Amino acid sequence: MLKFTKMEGIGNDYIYIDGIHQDVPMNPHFITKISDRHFGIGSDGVIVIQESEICDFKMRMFNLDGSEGKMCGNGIRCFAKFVYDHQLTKKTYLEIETLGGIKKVWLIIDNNKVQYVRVNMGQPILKSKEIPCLFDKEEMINEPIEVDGQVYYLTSLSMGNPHTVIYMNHLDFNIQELGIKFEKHILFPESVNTEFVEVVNRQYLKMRVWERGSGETMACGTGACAVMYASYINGLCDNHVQVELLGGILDISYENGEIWMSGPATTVFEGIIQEEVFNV
Ligand SMILES: N[C@H](CCC[C@H](N)C(=O)O)C(=O)O
Repeated sequence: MLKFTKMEGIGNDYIYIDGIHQDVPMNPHFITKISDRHFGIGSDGVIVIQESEICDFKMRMFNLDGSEGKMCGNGIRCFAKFVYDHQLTKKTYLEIETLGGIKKVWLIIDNNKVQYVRVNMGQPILKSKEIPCLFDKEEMINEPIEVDGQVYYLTSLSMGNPHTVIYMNHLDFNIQELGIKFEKHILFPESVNTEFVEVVNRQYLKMRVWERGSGETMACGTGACAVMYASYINGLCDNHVQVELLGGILDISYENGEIWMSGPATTVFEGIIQEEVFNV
C-alpha cells in the first residue's frame, strides 16, 4: 500500500506521495491509473516528494497522461505545505530542486498553519530554442500563426516548462477543440501549455489554460506567470497583477528580472492506495 495526500492549488489538484519513505512506481501506467477520476483517486496528475543532494527537497511532477513535467507552480506551493505539515521540515523557507531549476519558496504561517505560499519562479525565458519552439526568429512575441484557417497571435516563453500565450476578446470558446491543436502543434517539439487570456485592465488578467498532458485544468501556476510576463512585454499590464483562473486568483509580479507568485495551498484528504491498484 502507498500513503498519499490529495491537495489542490486553486483547483489544480494533484496526488502527493512521500517518495522519501515509500517506493513510488513512477511509471505512466501507475500515474494514469491513480489520476483517473473514476478508476483511481482523480487528479490532474501526481507529485512525488524526494530527497535532494543540492536543495531541501526535490519535486517530481507527472501530468494526467503520465508524462513528466519540469515545473508546476500550483504544485510547488502544495509541495511546500506537504513537507511542512508532514514534519519533513521545520523550515518556512525552502529551496526545491525541480527539472525546471531550483525554486525558492516561502511558507507564510499563522497559528502554525500555512496561510499562503510565495514562490520565486525565476527568470522567464524568451529564446525560442530554449522554450523549445521551432520558430524562425530568436523570440516569438505576438507572432501570427494560422490554425485551421484562423490566425492567432502567439507569445511563447518558458517558465521552466513551455508556454504559449494567446489573447482573446472573451474566454467563452470551445477549449477542448482548440487547446489540443496547440498542444500537438509542430512548432513545439516538446508540446506546450497554452494560455488563453482576456485582459480586463492593467492590473487584472483572466485566463483559461489547456495544459500539456492534462487538458484544461482549473488553474496553472507557471501558466499564470507566463501570462503575466507575456502581457507585460506586450505592454498590456503593469509589473504586478492579479490573474483570475477558473479555480481562483493568483498574485503575480515581475521584480528585478524574476517572476514572483503568491497563492493558496490546500490539503483535501489523506488516503491509502491499495496494493492491487498499483501492482497491475
Ligand atoms: N502541464 C505542465 C505541468 C503542470 C503545470 C501546472 N499545473 C502549473 O501549476 O504550473 C507541463 O507539462 O509543463
